[in-house]
Amino acid sequence: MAERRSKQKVDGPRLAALEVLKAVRVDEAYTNLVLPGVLAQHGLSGRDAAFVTELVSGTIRRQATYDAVLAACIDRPLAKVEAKVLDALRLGTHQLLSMRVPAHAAISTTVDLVRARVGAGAAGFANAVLRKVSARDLDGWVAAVAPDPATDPRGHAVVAFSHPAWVVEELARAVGEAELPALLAADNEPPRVTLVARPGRATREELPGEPTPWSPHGVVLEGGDPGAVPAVAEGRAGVQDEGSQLVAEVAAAAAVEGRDERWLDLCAGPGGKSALLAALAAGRGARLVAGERQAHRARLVARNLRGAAGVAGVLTADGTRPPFRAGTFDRVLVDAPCTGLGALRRRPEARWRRRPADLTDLTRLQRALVDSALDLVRPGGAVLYATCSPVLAETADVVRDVLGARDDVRLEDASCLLPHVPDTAGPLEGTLQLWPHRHGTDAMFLALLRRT
Ligand SMILES: C[S@@+](CC[C@H](N)C(=O)[O-])C[C@H]1O[C@@H](n2cnc3c(N)ncnc32)[C@H](O)[C@@H]1O
Repeated sequence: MAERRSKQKVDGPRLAALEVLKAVRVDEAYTNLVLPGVLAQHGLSGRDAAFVTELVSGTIRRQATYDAVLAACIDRPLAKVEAKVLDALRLGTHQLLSMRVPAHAAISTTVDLVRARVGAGAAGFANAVLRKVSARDLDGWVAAVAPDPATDPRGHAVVAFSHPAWVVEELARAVGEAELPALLAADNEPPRVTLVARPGRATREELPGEPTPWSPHGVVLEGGDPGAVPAVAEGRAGVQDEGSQLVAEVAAAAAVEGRDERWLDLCAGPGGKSALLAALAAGRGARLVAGERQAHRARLVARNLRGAAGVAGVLTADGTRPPFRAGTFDRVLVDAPCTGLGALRRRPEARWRRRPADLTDLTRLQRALVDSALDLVRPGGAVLYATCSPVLAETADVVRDVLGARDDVRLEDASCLLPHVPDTAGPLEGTLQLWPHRHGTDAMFLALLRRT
């Protein structure tokens, strides 16, 4: 009876958030994939769904900060705290320090959650810990628990901005010390939802929201469910970061000498850029082939391209061993698999999952894919190499290595293709780098290569 009463007191959105955290921790689930199912299971939509999304995403993004705070409030190592209880404490801490939830509500709902899920003793412990957390605001806690920025700037950044040390180091090398805090802070902001109107199929005027500042095809959604927008439901528009829209735009805008009919997206899954590229191709009498190594992702590409003109085919293929003759295409996009460290805003758990060792395999694959694209494009054609990572090993180093290994390729100036976007200079002359803190986009890198 007592058990049933305590369960009745549990707040639905917070219980859903706790379940998502568990799935991310135990099953290595991706937040964005597991959320919709959990929300549906709990019958949550609208404001409740938005609350759970922010609660979960913010808690995961800021985990290093919150763990430092919790460590200061608990007199045993966090590793000795039961995982379920620690998840609940992190959720409570996020509400107390970063959401506009009144302290009494943040504490009492978390305590109820722990009582229902673990027991009365753990609930008392959670109550005591969260009362201590509520004694300071976020800035006050960072000042109290983060290393001194004057003597240990990296250690400070790890705690203050909640990024692993190696990620802070890589981002510092890419963006420079002066802008590093702004970039790390931007990674912790929930991204705005942007929509793309696929040219010839939708106009951005028919989409709800303000026009995006840089992409001619986008709007920033004011709120609500993007899937409820008719053009999105019909596949004439889609959800797409503005930086990704610009990648497709540049891939289509690069000059090619002579014929311009055969376009290839070598790493197309799940098909966001393919859908925009196909629409742009159709408007110019060209047709796009979309390739993707993983069959299930190739199916997503096919779904994204359903009803689109300008599509020559979707195929499951390893881009390093493509089923095409050399020189088949006039322009090729290589939107390569990468660490994704430029898209941390929208992938809350990514910063904790990636390892420095991932760079070895990824950069080898990136080189092989660019090399393959350069074989597939005819002389005079263009290859656009793009990553959603600004890490130099994946950007400048890959381009430099490819240029050093071949004598039939030239790096071209891509800045003239985005003349209206300020401060886009990339790490090699002529390359472009977009940034969340400067442009409000994912940190996309672009290098335009010409086959000679
Ligand atoms: C950054 S994602 C592409 C995103 C996509 N362009 C979009 O905008 O929706 C990279 C894709 O490359 C795929 N991939 C990985 N290795 C590949 C290979 N050897 N050949 C082709 N695709 C590959 C991955 O499965 C992943 O879907």
